[in-house]
Amino acid sequence: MTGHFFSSQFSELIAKLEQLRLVPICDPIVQLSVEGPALPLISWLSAQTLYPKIYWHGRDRDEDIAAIGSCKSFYFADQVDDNALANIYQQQRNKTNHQDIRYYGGLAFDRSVECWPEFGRAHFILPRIELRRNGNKVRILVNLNFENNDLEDEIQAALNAIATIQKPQPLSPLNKLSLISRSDLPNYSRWKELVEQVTQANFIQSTPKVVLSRHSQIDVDDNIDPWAVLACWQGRNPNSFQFGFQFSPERAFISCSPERLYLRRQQELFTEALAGTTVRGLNPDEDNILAQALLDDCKNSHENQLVRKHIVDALTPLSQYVGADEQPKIFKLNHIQHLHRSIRAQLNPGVSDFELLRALHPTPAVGGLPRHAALNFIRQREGYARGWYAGACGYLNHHESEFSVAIRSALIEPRRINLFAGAGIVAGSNPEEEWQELENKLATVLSILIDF
Ligand SMILES: C=C(O[C@H]1C=CC=C(C(=O)O)[C@@H]1O)C(=O)O
Ligand SMILES: [Mg+2]
Repeated sequence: MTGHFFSSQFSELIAKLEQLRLVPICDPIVQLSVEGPALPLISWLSAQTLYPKIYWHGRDRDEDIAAIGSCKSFYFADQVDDNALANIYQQQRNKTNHQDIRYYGGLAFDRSVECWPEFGRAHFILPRIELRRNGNKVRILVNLNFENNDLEDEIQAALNAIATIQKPQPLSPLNKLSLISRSDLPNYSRWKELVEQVTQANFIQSTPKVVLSRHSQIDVDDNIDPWAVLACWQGRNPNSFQFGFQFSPERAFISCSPERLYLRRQQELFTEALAGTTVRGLNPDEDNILAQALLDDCKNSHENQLVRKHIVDALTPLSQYVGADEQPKIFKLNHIQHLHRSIRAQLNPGVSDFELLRALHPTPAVGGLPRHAALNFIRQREGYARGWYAGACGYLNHHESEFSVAIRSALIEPRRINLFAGAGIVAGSNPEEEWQELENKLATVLSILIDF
């Protein structure tokens, strides 16, 4: 064990682990919890050596978590249907009555196509060790899985994980990287063709919206700590979800996404339509003029309205009540502002997270309408596999589950940064303006990473 930072917490945890040897264990999944020291969780996570590493900070929440290691993982490299996922999760949930247990992970944007190695089409983790901060209180949680594992082996595995814990270090300073090359897929001329195809009268009549996106592969002169990038990004857009998944040292997916897929508290559901974009002004007056122009703009209103309608329609059969803002509000980020409508629902008894994921993901804020036709277009023409970009990332828990839509995200690899941005193409979309919208969506993260 390194240093004395956690020493009293460690002794307490080790004592609790020892006690497990003495009492009969009733549940296959056991969670131990001790109070921990207040510390910056991203810095702590960056210093750790055990994978996977997971960070999650819900939007507008005074809670964040950092997790390392895995005591059970659900990884789907190949196609997996929603019913299978729902059954697996239901069985898993029945293995313990413990209310605090969370499975962190994500679903790829499109589970019918090949996805990034390690991330898979769906991947959820019951972490070995989780630091959960709520206000200024931190708890250290340790999970054990006795289902198919020998008692002694599992206790030893937990002790080994605890022994790897490193003290938090200050995050490495973010030196700006020098750009070696950048390639965009699709490039502008292909983008123009695609936007023209989608906006053709015949096509748009049956497929009123397709969210087209672009993968920008950026080669740089040095490696960069994804956790230092996420910490900085978080500072620029505090009113976002901030999260990261790193299953191996080679690859980390980080996101600072404004968009909630849903928050479920028991049977109460909170979701939203976030679509329609303009830039921020250079001063408050200009900013308000831009916001008003966004509210008044037909193309952007239509983009948002389609998302609202689809979500309300998708939730109606699952709910006793669905309510949505009639008028959009403005949601401001560092470089851009969006149209936003809140949507609430009271779910029918027994509606599960996987029914919600199936109903909501991908929403027409990242896929399109009708879903099937839009996804087909994207699959066949966009020219790259989105992986977890625009996927659903978050956590599952008995009482409360929350997912964000993984836009404004980056896949960080050695000397390479992969950035993603999409824009809703509807009647009235102009290829050049939509291309500029992609740039605007990348402005914050690019300004953190690259020295222009
Ligand atoms: C698909 C993305 O943004 C979506 C969310 C908000 C606004 C959007 C828009 O105005 O086009 C997009 O629907 C992205 O940032 O990659
Ligand atoms: Mg747009």
